[in-house]
Amino acid sequence: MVFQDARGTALLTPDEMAEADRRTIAAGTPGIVLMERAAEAVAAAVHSGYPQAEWIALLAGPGNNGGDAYAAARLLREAGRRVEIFGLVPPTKLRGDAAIAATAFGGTAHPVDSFDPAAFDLVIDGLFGAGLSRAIEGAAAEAIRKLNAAPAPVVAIDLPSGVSGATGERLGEAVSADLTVTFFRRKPGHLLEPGRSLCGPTIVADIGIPATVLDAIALMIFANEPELWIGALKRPSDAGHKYDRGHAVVFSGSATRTGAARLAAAAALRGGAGLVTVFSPGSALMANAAHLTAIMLKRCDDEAALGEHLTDARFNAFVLGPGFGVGERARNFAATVLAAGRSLVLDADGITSLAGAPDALFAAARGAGKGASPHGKPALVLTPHDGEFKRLFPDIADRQGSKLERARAAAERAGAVVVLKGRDTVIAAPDGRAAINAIGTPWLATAGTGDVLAGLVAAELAQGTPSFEAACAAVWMHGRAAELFGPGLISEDLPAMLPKVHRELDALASNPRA
Ligand SMILES: NC(=O)C1=CN([C@@H]2O[C@H](COP(=O)(O)OP(=O)(O)OC[C@H]3O[C@@H](n4cnc5c(N)ncnc54)[C@H](OP(=O)(O)O)[C@@H]3O)[C@@H](O)[C@H]2O)[C@@H](O)CC1
Ligand SMILES: [K+]
Repeated sequence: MVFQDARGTALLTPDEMAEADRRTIAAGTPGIVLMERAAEAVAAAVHSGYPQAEWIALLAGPGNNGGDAYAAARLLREAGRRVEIFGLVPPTKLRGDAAIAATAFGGTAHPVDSFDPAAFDLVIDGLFGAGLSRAIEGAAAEAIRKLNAAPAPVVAIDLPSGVSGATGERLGEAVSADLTVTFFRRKPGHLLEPGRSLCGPTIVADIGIPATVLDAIALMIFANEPELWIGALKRPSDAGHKYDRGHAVVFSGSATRTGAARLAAAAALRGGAGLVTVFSPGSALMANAAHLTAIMLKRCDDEAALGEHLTDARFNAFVLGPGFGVGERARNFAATVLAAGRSLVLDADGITSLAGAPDALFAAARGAGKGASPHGKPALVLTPHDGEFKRLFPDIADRQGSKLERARAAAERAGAVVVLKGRDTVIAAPDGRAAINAIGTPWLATAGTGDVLAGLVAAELAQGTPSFEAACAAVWMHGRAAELFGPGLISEDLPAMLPKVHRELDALASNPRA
C-alpha cells in the first residue's frame, strides 16, 4: 500500500518521468511551457546561489536538457548576466522544444571543443539529463573533463551529465556538480551513489506537473522520508500498556562480546518497544547483568532453552547477529525463532552464518510470513552491509546493476525485507517496493552503529509496524539521530538522541504536511 502523502517522496525513473511529462502535455500544458519553467527554476537557483557570478558558461546537449540550457541562458541574460553557450551540436540541429528555446535565445553558440572553463564564474551543465542513453565519449567527455578540473562552480540541469537517472551510476565521463536543479520529483540517481555525491545539494522545482499524473504510475521507488511510512507506524498511545508495544529480544554473544547486543537492546528500548530482554549464554550472564537496568536478562544457552522461552508468546521480535558469533548455533536459533512465528532481524554474524546455504531460512521466513501474531505479521529483515550481502547473495552481488536493483533482487529471493546499508542505504521489500535513504552523516560510519540500527528495526517490529515500513522508519530514525547529534558521534550516542527524533515524528504524525 502506498499512502497518499507518500507520493511526494516518489522517485521517478526516467521512463516514469517521461510518462508524467506526456500526461501533463496531453492535459494541455505545452512542452515548451514546461521547459520555460524548468529554465526559470535554474535561473532562480543561480540568482540565489551565485548572485556574484557575472560571466556564465552554459553547456548545451542535443536534446531537451540542452533546450533548458538555451532557455536559462536567455533568462539570465535578461537579468543582466553575461552568458556564453557551448553547444554539442549547432542550434540548427536541435529539434522540438529545444529548437524553439534556441531560436528564442537568438545568440550564437560556440562549439563545445572551444570551451575553456577558466574564464567563467559559473558553468551550467545542460549536456544530458533524463535522455542519457549510453556512455559519454568524445567532445562531450572532453568538455566534462575540463569542467571537473576547473575551479568554477557547476550547476547541473536535472542531473549532472553522465549520471544515470535510473541507477546513479556513471555512464562514461560524469560532471561533478555543486548544485543540481531537477524537476517535479527526484530520480533514483539523485540519491544512489555515486550520483548522489556528483549532484551536490539537489533542488526539486515545481514546474506545474500535477501530482495526479502519478495516479497512473505504479510507484515503487521512494526517498526514505517520514511521509512514506508515518501512516503505518505504531506510536505509543495514552491508553496503551507496555505489553501493547511488544517485547523485543536481543541475543547476546559470549562473555567477551556482549556490547553489541546491549547496544541493539538499548536502541530497541529507546526505539519504543514496550519491553526488551537480552537472551544471554550462561557464560556471559554476569557481564550483561553488570550493565543492564531497564533491559531484562534471561539465560539462553541452547535451542532447548530458546524453545522454552518461546512458549511465552509476548516475545515477538528478535535480533540475532551483533557480536553473536558465526556458526551453526546462529543458524539454528534463527530457524527456531522463525518457526515459532516471531519476527527476526538478522544482522552481522547472523547473516554471515547463512553464507552458502541461506535457502532453508528463506523458506522458513516465507512460511512464518503467512502466520498471524498478536503484534502483526512476523517477518524476516536482513541488514547486510556490502560485504555481508556478497556472502549471502554472491551471484546478485556480482551482477551488473545498481544497488537498488541488487537489494530488490535479494528481497524477492529471500522473501524478506533487505536493508542494504551504506550512505545510500536501500530498503527493499519482496513485493518490489524500495526506499533510498536520503539523510544521515558521515559520522555514522563507526563501530556499533549497525547494532543500533538492528535494535531500532526490532523496536518497530515489536510494536507491530509492518516490516517494510519498520525497516524504513528505523533507517530514518538512525540517520536523523546522527544528524541531531552532529560531529563526534559514536554509536552509544544514538539511543540518547532518540527522544528528539520521536518528538519530530510525533509532530509529523499529528500534522503530516508540516
Ligand atoms: N520530462 C519533463 O517533464 C521535462 C524535461 N525537461 C528536460 O528535458 C530533459 C530530457 O530531454 P531528452 O529526453 O531530450 O534527453 P536529453 O537528456 O536532453 O538527451 C537526449 C539526447 O542526447 C543524446 N544522447 C544520449 N546519450 C548520449 C551520449 N552518451 N552521447 C551522445 N549523445 C547522447 C540522445 O541521442 P539518441 O540517444 O537519441 O541518439 C538525444 O539526442 C530533462 O533532463 C530535462 O532537462 C525540461 O525541459 C522540463 C520538462
Ligand atoms: K545535465
